[in-house]
Amino acid sequence: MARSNVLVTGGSGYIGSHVVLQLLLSKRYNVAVIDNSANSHPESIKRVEAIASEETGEKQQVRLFQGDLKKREDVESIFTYFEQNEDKQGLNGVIHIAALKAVGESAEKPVDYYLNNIAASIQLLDVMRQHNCFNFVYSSSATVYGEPPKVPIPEESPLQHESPYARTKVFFEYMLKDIANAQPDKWRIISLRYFNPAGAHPSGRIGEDPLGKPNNLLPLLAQISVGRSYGQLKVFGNDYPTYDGTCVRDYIHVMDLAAGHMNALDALPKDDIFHDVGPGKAKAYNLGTGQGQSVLTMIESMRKASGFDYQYQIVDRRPGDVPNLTADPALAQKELGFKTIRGLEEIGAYKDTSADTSNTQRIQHRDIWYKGSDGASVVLSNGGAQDYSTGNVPSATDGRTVMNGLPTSTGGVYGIQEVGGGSSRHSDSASSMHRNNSNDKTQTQTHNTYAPHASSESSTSSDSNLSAGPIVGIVVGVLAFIFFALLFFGKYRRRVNRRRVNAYARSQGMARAQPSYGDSSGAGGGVGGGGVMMSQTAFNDGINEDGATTPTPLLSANNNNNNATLKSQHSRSYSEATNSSTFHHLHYPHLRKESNTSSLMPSETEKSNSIAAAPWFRGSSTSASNANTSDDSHSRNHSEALMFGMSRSDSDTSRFRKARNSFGSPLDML
Ligand SMILES: O=c1ccn([C@@H]2O[C@H](COP(=O)(O)OP(=O)(O)O[C@H]3O[C@H](CO)[C@@H](O)[C@H](O)[C@H]3O)[C@@H](O)[C@H]2O)c(=O)[nH]1
Repeated sequence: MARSNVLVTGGSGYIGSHVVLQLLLSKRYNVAVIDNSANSHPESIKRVEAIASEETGEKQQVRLFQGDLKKREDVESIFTYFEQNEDKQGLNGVIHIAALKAVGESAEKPVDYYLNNIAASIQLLDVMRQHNCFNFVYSSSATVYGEPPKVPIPEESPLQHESPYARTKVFFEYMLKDIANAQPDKWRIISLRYFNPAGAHPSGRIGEDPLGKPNNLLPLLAQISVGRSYGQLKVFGNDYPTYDGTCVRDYIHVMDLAAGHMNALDALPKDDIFHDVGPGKAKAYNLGTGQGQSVLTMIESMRKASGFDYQYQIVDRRPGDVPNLTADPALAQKELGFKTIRGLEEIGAYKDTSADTSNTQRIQHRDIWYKGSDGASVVLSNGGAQDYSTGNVPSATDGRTVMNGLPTSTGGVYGIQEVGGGSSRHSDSASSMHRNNSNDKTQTQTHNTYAPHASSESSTSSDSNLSAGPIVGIVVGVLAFIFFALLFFGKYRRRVNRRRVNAYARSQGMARAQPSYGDSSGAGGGVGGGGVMMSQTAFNDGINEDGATTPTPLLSANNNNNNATLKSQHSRSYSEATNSSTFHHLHYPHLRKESNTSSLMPSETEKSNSIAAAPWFRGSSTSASNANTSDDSHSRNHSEALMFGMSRSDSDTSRFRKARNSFGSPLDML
């Protein structure tokens, strides 16, 4: 049977990218993604394709649609595409992950939240029914439980909503029930209530690295451990009724969470799971481990993983926090076959003992470098910049420890961009979803646009000092000597310091913690965030070392001999594709300094070029090369903006409280 066609909204985001990866790995789905890149980056899809290709031994591609769920025509075009192309069977199902997700921000921008999380989502359902697609997996959240009366929390726990964000999740779950009840023979809907997603794919090539100071605990700990300073770590309250007084959460590895989506897709066709709901087929499941961990436990866990000696301060409770959110995952285990197989160790850190021996060669071969602001030549590499002048490229035995953050749901409803994916179709596996027929009417929706703000923060250092002696005369000569000696020494110290920091950051699989790169408005600075930008350009330019065009960035029939083959044929593309954690480079505030918001987002011209080049996707080899051209411009303009699951401000919870109070409890009316 043919593969099922599945659309993943927000598929480039933190959770979305891991879900897409799982779908590809199963080799049972043709995966389309709609994302607008506001909270994510299309680069993640390329990396997902690379990982999936390597792991399956077959080329795996995603059809990545640049679009905004708030624009009906964007959504329609994907459904239409699958009806008119590929196997013409249309889309079989949707995994809806895209949403805004920050509790604090939701109180400040409730319209945005309702527009994105509710209005756009309803519109998506409307387009689905118009196109006879009735299989739906929804990204919900443990936030729907508010402060639960019972822990571990079963699904029948009362739904409560303490913020506009929580309300969007609760409301939409109710809406899904109504919709399913109205057409019980058509819709099949599963809501997945995520607990606290954490960790990343073990390669470190995809993961979460929020923009600016993370609000969530784990990305904050990860970033602190590699030298990003956000002031003292604060533990919000130690007087909760928990085992050590700090809040307890159920941290679930994002790979396990992603696998839960596969379980849900597989369960959708099964009538028996819906036997106790109805008449419509809409049901919610917890995705958590069932194990609660306190804030202090997580700090200790990350201390062990990173070796970083966290200093923290106990401060007042954070408004809105509840003592304990731990899932009862029994229902998902029983009915979906869901299980978690990764624990705290995998969440906290990943020691990449398989750091492959071709690493050094690959990087040398790639030969992408630029001048740092201090004149040093730098080559980008796995997990850090290298001083190329020394030839000091990463050792093959360098274990990469990839620190990863977490948070919850979503990729970002605000947009996506770029275009990708080929058109290979396979017919070797079963389709788990079936289409229904219907002819419902559609409606149109207007919308706003939104662009994330680049944070701006600089860091400077000055280590050199000059001292003048009290004597004149011949002392002038001595002073001159001292001057130059100190100048040299200062520069040397800066370089040594930088290498030390870089070495540490590299060992964490994180970005270089190097203030000097982005400081320069020269080659190292600018929109590209320095070397990252140049490297992106290099490996996306489709030109190989011999000057020949490289039409397809990835391939990998055999992991064992890929390197040799690819180095000669696709070296740059492959280097990029296998270069772990380069995205981490892009999150250091100084790398954004030279950028502005518009540089983070595709220009209208770029968008239209992209669409014109290959209407929404790369469907053929001809259009692929065209699309590559436009993709490059996107990559260049976005490469410094890899905002995997960028979290928004959770601050100002008092305002959120106020909003909650004034808003009342709309669900009471339901
Ligand atoms: O600097 C910090 C940050 C967090 N915490 C604590 O760490 C715990 C976890 O906080 P965080 O990582 O922010 O996650 P949650 O508050 O549990 O919220 C996440 O998980 C929820 C589902 O469980 C989702 O609804 C939210 O959107 C998502 O942000 C809480 O007790 C916080 O008070 C600190 O002590 N210090």
